[in-house]
Amino acid sequence: MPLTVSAPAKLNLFLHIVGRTSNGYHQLQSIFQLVDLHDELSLSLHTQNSIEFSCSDPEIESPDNLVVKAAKALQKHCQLTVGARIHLNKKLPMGGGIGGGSSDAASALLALNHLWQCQLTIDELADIGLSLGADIPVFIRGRSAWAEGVGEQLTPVALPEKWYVIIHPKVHVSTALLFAHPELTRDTAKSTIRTDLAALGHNDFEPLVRKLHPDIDDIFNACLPIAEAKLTGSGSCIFIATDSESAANIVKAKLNQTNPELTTYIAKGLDSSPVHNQLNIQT
Ligand SMILES: C[C@@](CO)(OP(=O)(O)O)[C@H](O)COP(=O)(O)OP(=O)(O)OC[C@H]1O[C@@H](n2ccc(N)nc2=O)[C@H](O)[C@@H]1O
Ligand SMILES: Nc1ncnc2c1ncn2[C@@H]1O[C@H](COP(=O)(O)OP(=O)(O)O)[C@@H](O)[C@H]1O
Repeated sequence: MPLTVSAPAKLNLFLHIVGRTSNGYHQLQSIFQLVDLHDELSLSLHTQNSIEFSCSDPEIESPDNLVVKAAKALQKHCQLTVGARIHLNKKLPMGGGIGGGSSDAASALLALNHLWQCQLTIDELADIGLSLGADIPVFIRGRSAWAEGVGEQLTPVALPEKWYVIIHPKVHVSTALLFAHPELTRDTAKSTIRTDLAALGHNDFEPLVRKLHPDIDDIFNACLPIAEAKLTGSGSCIFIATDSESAANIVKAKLNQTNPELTTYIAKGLDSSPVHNQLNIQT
């Protein structure tokens, strides 16, 4: 029987860019909110040391997939002679700033650490994850968290229970291009840890994303009379926070009434990642 684990999505409830590191990466402050939308990974042992990867979405069934990169990184780190067969059931929208690829990679690292009996600590897995992408450590640690640095300095925070309406504009936004853009605001004042920034903070990518992508700007404008909308990560997904599932359903219905073409999801905020429960990891 293969081992099956989830890979949850995240929202950046706010995202302030507060500076740059010497290697050009950006220093952020953000709150990562895990949510109950997820991909699914099935993994089993392979007696040869190859990583056999398949995916429900043929577009990302490639050796470049972050899942394959994560598996190979762990295999190399632990100098293993065994491999794995991994299937990814892709359900999360891609390139939307909800961290699906990063979460898939994190769940692969956590599950393979278990399957291959590597016995690496969460800190060691988070370091391997960070070498593959700035968004991976939060999914390794598996807690909604206040984030600093490039997103790897994480402090778990308790957040009020929320349901989110997530809108996925079918627009591809390049994270690397936005981070490199001359008009990006990079000097937002640093704050001490404050969970009220979940509501009061802003996303420094938002003005630029709206300027560069008029279709996304149109969606923000369509949300205006309904509720406050925010961008997650570098986009393109937009979300609206509500206090109950029924309130989320009402917002979703209103949005779809004004624009039936919109792809919308409802997601509940999570304190901790389902993959940690599935693998019985205590943090
Ligand atoms: C913006 C955020 C917020 O959570 O999320 P997404 O919108 O991607 O989900 C992340 O910081 C994205 O993290 P991630 O998607 O893992 O980015 P990476 O693969 O590490 O980096 C992609 C590119 O973005 C730039 N980059 C990334 C992170 C960072 N703190 N500063 C940067 O300047 C670098 O040029 C890098 O080459
Ligand atoms: N397992 C994966 N799932 C999704 N995308 C992946 C994966 N591995 C690599 N990618 C590539 O990374 C890009 C962005 O991935 P994703 O994590 O969905 O976006 P974001 O970082 O904006 O949340 C995709 O367009 C795809 O080319």
